[in-house]
Amino acid sequence: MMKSADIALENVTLTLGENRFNFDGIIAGGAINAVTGRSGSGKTTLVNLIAGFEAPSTGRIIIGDKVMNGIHIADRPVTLVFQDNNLFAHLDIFTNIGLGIDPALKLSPDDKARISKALERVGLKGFEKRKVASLSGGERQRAAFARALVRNRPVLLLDEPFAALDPDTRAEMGALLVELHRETGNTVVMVSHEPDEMDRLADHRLVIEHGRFSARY
Ligand SMILES: Nc1ncnc2c1ncn2[C@@H]1O[C@H](COP(=O)(O)OP(=O)(O)OP(=O)(O)O)[C@@H](O)[C@H]1O
Repeated sequence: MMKSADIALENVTLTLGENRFNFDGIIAGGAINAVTGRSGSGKTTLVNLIAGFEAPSTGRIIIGDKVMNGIHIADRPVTLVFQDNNLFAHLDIFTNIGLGIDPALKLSPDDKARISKALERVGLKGFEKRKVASLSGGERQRAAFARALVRNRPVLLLDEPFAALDPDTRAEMGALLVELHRETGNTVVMVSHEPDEMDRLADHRLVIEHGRFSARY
């Protein structure tokens, strides 16, 4: 089991257009944290700051015991699953997941075995050569989870990952998320609009209002 990594946001500020953000607080390590708040409140911006797609104007972001400011996206201890699942549509599933291990696709036999195992794990055994474009929404989300699995980073960021899925698939993916979380003890930050889903999956809730944390429980 990997070490649980708290995510500390120390007076992190950022301005995007007319919107000012100021995040100050700790996201619990080794737990599933649901991030909620009205549309436009800053949920995706928070995820982008942690991932490194946005840089704070002031303040520090610390994951575990490492300051993330100035650290490139690829070198942060995070992996992401988004609603549109950021897979390359024209590439096959195996290649997409391989890119999660090494962007240059220099894969060892052990890496290849891990990819096959991850695919089996998410119910996509035999899908190696299928192009992403030919998969259903649920299958793509499974593939995105398989990639998160092989990357095995201490922090998993999910931005409304199940939004496009039907209720059954959604429930299945939620269960898979919890299973993977229990195995690895990773820190999960999940943006969700679904109160039932948060009750079922999350250990903590983090509410954002107007670019700030307004409640944590
Ligand atoms: N690059 C940008 N330039 C200007 N404004 C931006 C930029 N990125 C985000 N915003 C604005 O910042 C606010 C917060 O956006 P964000 O995507 O974080 O909200 P959200 O809580 O994730 O919303 P939703 O639930 O609708 O996805 C929004 O008003 C958005 O339009």
